[in-house]
Amino acid sequence: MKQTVLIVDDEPAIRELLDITLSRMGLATVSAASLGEAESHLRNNPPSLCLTDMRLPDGNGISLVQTIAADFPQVPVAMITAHGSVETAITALKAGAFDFISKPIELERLRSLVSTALRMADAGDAVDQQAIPGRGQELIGTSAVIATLRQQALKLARSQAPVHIQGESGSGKEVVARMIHNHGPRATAPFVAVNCGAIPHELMESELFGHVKGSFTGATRDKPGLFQAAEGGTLFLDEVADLPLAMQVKLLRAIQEKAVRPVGSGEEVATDVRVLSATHRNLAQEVEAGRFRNDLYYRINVIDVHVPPLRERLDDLPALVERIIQRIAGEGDGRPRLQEDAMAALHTYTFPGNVRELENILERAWALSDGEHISADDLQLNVRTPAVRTKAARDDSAGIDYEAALGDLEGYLEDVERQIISAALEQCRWNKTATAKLLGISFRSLRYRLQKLKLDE
Ligand SMILES: Nc1ncnc2c1ncn2[C@@H]1O[C@H](COP(=O)(O)OP(=O)(O)OP(=O)(O)O)[C@@H](O)[C@H]1O
Repeated sequence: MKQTVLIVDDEPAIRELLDITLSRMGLATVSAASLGEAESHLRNNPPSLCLTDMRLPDGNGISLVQTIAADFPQVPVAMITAHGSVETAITALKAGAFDFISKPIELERLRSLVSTALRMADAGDAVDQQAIPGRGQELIGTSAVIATLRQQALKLARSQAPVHIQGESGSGKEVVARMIHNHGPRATAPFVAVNCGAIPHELMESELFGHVKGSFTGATRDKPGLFQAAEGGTLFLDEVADLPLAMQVKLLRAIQEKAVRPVGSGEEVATDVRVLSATHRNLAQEVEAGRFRNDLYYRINVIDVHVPPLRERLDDLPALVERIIQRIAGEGDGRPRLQEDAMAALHTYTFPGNVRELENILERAWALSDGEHISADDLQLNVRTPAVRTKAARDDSAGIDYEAALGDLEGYLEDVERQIISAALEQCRWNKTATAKLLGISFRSLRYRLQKLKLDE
């Protein structure tokens, strides 16, 4: 049987355009010119997809989106917005629309939106998405917050809205992003993750948008960027707050226009990519401080998700420990067990590096253990916590060696810097992202210092 699309618009010309395009795609259509008519169609014969205009004679499209989200959650709904009205698009996405399309309607974009929506409806029709046992189990944890986060991610998987994920380093932001991708209609297309803080500024534009042969020294052939690599799928911009302002403008344009211009090319290339982003910072504060563009903030932060730090959900420890040990020790019989004192010790630890740190602690403990049991000693948690370290450092300040600094202040300061960075690295089990956070510097700055101090070998 043909899938049906409900078209809600009071302009006959738009209804006709949509009807012709969708019929050519082999779909059946029904039209409604008002909210009332749309609601009665929905109740009598729920469609596979609904496309609605914003302004209708008896109300606005947002209320239709809300009704569908509440009463017909299996029906994806997309909003048709006036040209350039980003505000409406964002309101619609927040209200539960899975996507939007602006007027004048580009047929290519309409077709891609409809195909994505129908893939989603297919998956939803077959079974109740959230009832499948094991769904979302890649996000390990038994705490209430993780259960809520899992539900939220499964729900967001059914939308095309940009999602911003905030959380401390190593807390699982990328795991959440992958889950949103894996459970949505883009699951069979690529998931491309990029750490915005790790790309040198001068290469950033070409990395993201690609370049054409001869556009700069070394560009010996055309190279597609990460947007193109993620075509049809998801681009995950990790540490998005580290993007320089000039790149933020270009990213905003790419998201808004759904097109990118490779470096050195005169032409834009259309892209169909869902953008997810993350940062360990508070993005609103970055906007206030003038380091992040307000317009980009609204565009990527349509829906925000917070991943709490591990120390606020220690209930997750047993499940995480089990999964991590299973991974590092393999499936065989030789899997070590965590002794009670070790589990108790983990419950008192603050995990500045979150789940990634837990993985590193367990990997090291496994190597140190007798292979059968992991004891509290094997965990080596007795490294001082940041609070203690700061205080100790303060006490030591009385002991600054003035004499040693004479004649070589730079060398002396480098020694101090080397000691502090080495201690922080050790505390974070050599995780550079966590170390940078602990020291309150950017990942780039840490990398620069490691090179300068020859600590990166
Ligand atoms: N809830 C979880 N279940 C299973 N594994 C997890 C979970 N949270 C984090 N991890 C694991 O911890 C490590 C760090 O997670 P992830 O990369 O998602 O963190 P992040 O917040 O994106 O970190 P960063 O900000 O440093 O990029 C990964 O190996 C990931 O698989």
